[in-house]
Amino acid sequence: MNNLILIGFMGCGKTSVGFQLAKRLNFNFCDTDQIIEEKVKDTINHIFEIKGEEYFRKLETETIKGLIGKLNNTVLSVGGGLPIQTGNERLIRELGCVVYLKTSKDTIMQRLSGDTTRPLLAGDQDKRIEKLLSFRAPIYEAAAHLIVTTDGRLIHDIIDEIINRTGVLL
Ligand SMILES: Nc1ncnc2c1ncn2[C@@H]1O[C@H](COP(=O)(O)OP(=O)(O)OP(=O)(O)O)[C@@H](O)[C@H]1O
Ligand SMILES: O=C(O)C1=C[C@@H](O)[C@@H](O)[C@H](O)C1
Ligand SMILES: [Mg+2]
Repeated sequence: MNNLILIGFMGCGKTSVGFQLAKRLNFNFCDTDQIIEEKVKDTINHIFEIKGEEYFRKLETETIKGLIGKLNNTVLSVGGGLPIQTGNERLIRELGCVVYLKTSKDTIMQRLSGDTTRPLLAGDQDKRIEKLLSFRAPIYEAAAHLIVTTDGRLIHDIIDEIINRTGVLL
């Protein structure tokens, strides 16, 4: 098994870093949000709106369970809330080396300003990010084999650190 699993808060860069990291390593890339959208042929926003968060969390757990034993040479980026559900942190650690893209509230706010594709941040985005991030940050840290900070850093620099520290090319 040779997989990298990217976790972290919305806007930390899991999808953008993951896609480019996979290209650089000549690995496959997948993203649980994209797998779910393809599977149910709907957007995350619309799934939340019509079926609610609990239903979406079940889809996430089903998706991650379905990947066990099936991934190799893959960078997998997982939805921001997936590692928060009890039991999922064990499943992602089974899949590969878990990398937490640690990002401050201020950076997340800058990156997601004006973005309406994240249903959990609708309304007072600032307060929601603060509350969710302070609850989730210790869970991300505990789930991770490796923590890489992303504030003020270019994507290629983050990718270099992940490659150097995981020794994934060796
Ligand atoms: N290191 C970075 N420097 C500057 N901008 C970045 C960086 N990483 C990501 N971004 C930008 O931040 C935004 C959010 O990134 P991305 O969609 O990759 O986050 P995510 O972790 O996948 O979020 P989600 O959990 O909601 O899927 C994008 O516009 C992306 O281009
Ligand atoms: O942090 C979260 O709970 C979420 C993050 C996104 O990746 C999506 O999975 C969805 O918008 C929920
Ligand atoms: Mg993403």
